[in-house]
Amino acid sequence: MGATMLRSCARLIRRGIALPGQPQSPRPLPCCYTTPRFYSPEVIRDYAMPNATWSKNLQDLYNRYMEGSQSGAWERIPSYNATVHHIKGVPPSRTRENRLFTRNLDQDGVGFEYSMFYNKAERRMVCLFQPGPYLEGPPGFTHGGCIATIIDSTTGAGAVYLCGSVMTANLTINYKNPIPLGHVVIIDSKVERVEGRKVYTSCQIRSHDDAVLHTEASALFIKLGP
Ligand SMILES: CCCCCCCCCCCC(=O)SCCNC(=O)CCNC(=O)[C@H](O)C(C)(C)COP(=O)(O)OP(=O)(O)OC[C@H]1O[C@@H](n2cnc3c(N)ncnc32)[C@H](O)[C@@H]1OP(=O)(O)O
Repeated sequence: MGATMLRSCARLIRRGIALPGQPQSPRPLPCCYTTPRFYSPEVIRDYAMPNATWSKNLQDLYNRYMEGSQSGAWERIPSYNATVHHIKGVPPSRTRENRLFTRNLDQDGVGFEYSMFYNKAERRMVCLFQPGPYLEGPPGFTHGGCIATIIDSTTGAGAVYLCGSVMTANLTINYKNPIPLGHVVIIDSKVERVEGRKVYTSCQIRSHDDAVLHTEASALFIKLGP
């Protein structure tokens, strides 16, 4: 067993996760359940910023969209680990134990690593996504449920930015080519039309170099009352 593998196993054991053939050890409560200061405003972190686990491809794409944001075409969307932090006026204490599904791991790079950019004129929300090793489905590839999650989050954020609060009513996905873990893909979503309370969106996932079409999807969101 290599040193890297040993370190990974030790980390899993420390986190209370059983290895194959080992009994599950009791896992301590995460600090978010016990440490109120985690939620105080001064430690709320924007997870959509680059970190050491970002590959060069992800960093390059991020830089390109940041350049686009200087011209005003694109707006970088901050991302926090609790939905409540996105909503002004809701006291965090009401939902202290809740975490956004896509930001629920304490370790960078192992789960959903992503950053979103919004283009208001084109009604587009783009997500630069690097799936980590804990998102495995088929060996070495991203789980289809994780792909559905990041599509829902991207198209949903686009609908929210255009229309305010929405809920997903329907999500239809065609998986065309698997997404290797660690590979950077671009989730490009668009609000196609709005009919009354219904917000129709479309979405494609392509490889970072545009060479591979991984996924196509459409989603219907329903606008909620105030
Ligand atoms: C910034 C980042 C922050 C962070 C933001 C991150 C974004 C995250 C996005 C994640 C979003 C989620 O995961 S949401 C979680 C998953 N979704 C859910 O749990 C939703 C469960 N379903 C519901 O709560 C409800 O069914 C609703 C809200 C969707 C709709 O109920 P309602 O409000 O009573 O509306 P209702 O009258 O039934 O329907 C309104 C109209 O929509 C049509 N309609 C309703 N459902 C459907 C449907 N599945 N397919 C076709 N059409 C439908 C109806 O025919 C009607 O048309 P007409 O008669 O008017 O023509």
